[in-house]
Amino acid sequence: MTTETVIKAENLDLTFHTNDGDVHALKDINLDIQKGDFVSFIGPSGCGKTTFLRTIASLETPTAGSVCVNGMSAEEARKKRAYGYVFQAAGLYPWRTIRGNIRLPLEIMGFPKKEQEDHISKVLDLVDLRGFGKKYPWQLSGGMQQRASIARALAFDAEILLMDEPFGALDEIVRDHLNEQLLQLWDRTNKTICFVTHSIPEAVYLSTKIVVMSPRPGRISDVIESTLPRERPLDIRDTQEFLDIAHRVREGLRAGHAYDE
Ligand SMILES: Nc1ncnc2c1ncn2[C@@H]1O[C@H](COP(=O)(O)OP(=O)(O)OP(=O)(O)O)[C@@H](O)[C@H]1O
Repeated sequence: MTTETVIKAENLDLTFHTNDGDVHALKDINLDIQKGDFVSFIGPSGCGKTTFLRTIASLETPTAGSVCVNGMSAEEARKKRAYGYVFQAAGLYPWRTIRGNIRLPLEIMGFPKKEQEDHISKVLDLVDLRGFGKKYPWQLSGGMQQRASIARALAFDAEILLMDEPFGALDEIVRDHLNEQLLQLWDRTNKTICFVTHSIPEAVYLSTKIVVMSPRPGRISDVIESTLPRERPLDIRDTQEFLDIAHRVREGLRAGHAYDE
């Protein structure tokens, strides 16, 4: 099988200059992400997960080193709409219906009307929200709102999906369900997904590659290639293989903390 690198970070360093002094958020980040990978970033609060995602999306500028997306600079890739971004909060506009919210990026990008409606119907199907397009966000549960926000990020068919702790605020049962749905969606669309999480089981369940980060300054302490099969029923979490990977993630997180002391 041939692999194609879609995101490449080389010697990436990022320092924020603030009134209280410098914050060294990312140090020496080197990472290759292949097309179709599902990559989770896990690490303690403040280790730079969001900053790294925002750098891939060209919302932050590295102090040194580079990030390439689809062979372009992150900035060029942003202009070409190479990715959809899903935030921790669904961030839907309350005065727009679900269809209206998903239509917004398509309007901004100047898609013809007919195409807009076709895209909206397609992504509503993908996230299992057919029939809810005319509802307003407040008429949907938190999990459904988060699915609508994923649909909005998918609407213009970007190949890369950047997701910053999209299910962090949801209860465990809803989160399990959304994890299953997200895996199915990934399998059907073959998108490349970068996913930030604090949850070890979530990272292990979803990912083909788990990037463990450690804080001050944010570095990669381990990259784990998952050996789990692509098809993953929820009860795979009870298998020894799953527990072994989770153990390695935990060890990576511990090692990062020890460095701190
Ligand atoms: N715009 C900014 N200006 C100054 N410092 C910042 C800025 N954004 C982030 N930081 C700092 O950079 C470090 C990394 O932050 P970041 O939000 O990327 O971490 P994180 O791993 O995503 O944390 P969390 O898990 O809590 O979301 C933190 O120390 C944070 O305070």
